[in-house]
Amino acid sequence: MISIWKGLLSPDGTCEIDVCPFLQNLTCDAISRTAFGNSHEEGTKIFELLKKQGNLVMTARHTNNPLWRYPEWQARARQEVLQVFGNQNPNIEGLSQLKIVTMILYEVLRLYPPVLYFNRAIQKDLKVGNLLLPAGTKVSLPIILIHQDNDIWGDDAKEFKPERFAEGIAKATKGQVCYFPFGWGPRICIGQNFAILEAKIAISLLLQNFSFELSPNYAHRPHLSGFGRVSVARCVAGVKRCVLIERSKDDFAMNFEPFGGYMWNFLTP
Ligand code: HEM
Repeated sequence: MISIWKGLLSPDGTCEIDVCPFLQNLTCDAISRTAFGNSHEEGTKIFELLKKQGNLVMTARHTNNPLWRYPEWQARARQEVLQVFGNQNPNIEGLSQLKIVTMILYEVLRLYPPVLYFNRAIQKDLKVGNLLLPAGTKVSLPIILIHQDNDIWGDDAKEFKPERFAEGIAKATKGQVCYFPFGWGPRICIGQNFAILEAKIAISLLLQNFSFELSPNYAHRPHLSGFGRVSVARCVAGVKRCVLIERSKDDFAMNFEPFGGYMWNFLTP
């Protein structure tokens, strides 16, 4: 990717590109090689189909703009990367010393968790606080809503502020379970260290080779994907303190806050 980008530079050493497809290919390639021993190119068809499927369920738009602070954090991250690695390839010891890069990654995963929510089915009747969840109930944990909740993160919850994580996740969350981009408990993501390591390597290499600025043509419009319209409408309306529970085919909603209000269900439109 780096050599392709270098080939695209004009004589003044700059170029305008959409980095997104390249970065998507990079992550697909990393997992293809690691898990299956082949390149992304060979799996292109499958990845294209997955992308198409993702786009089909894409429904809503989201309009906060945290990117105005990127340049500042980009410079800080580059300084750190150059201090740790110089112009050498990243190595495993150095990667664990990258504090600024880690803070940025945590903040990106807070604002833009790739997994928006996950579901659980209650196996046995369960009491949580004042709430009785009968066996068979399905509940969803809306990672994205919890990650952007003003009551937890403050009025600047939607702003990009990696400094929140300056003293680690436990300090940023005040010990509460309110930051879980990789899930939680026994089924926590098995790929989380892989993903963080991969991102740190990619970011380090990119910062060693390029500097980035937003194109004047860029409009910040990240969208939620994988949500049905009804859920998105609820999300936009800010109905987060609502427990929506689906039992078999009957959907019903209850408005109460025993959980701190964070159960949220995915209802099909
Ligand atoms: C930024 C990247 C990633 C994020 C945000 C992420 C997030 C998650 C989340 C939230 C879950 C829990 C789902 C649930 O509890 O229902 C999960 C599970 C899982 N993830 Fe990841 N993941 C990432 C990367 C990866 C990678 C790179 C791999 C493989 C190398 C991977 C493999 C898995 C597997 C196998 C599970 C299921 C674990 C189980 O159910 O026991 N993930 N991931």
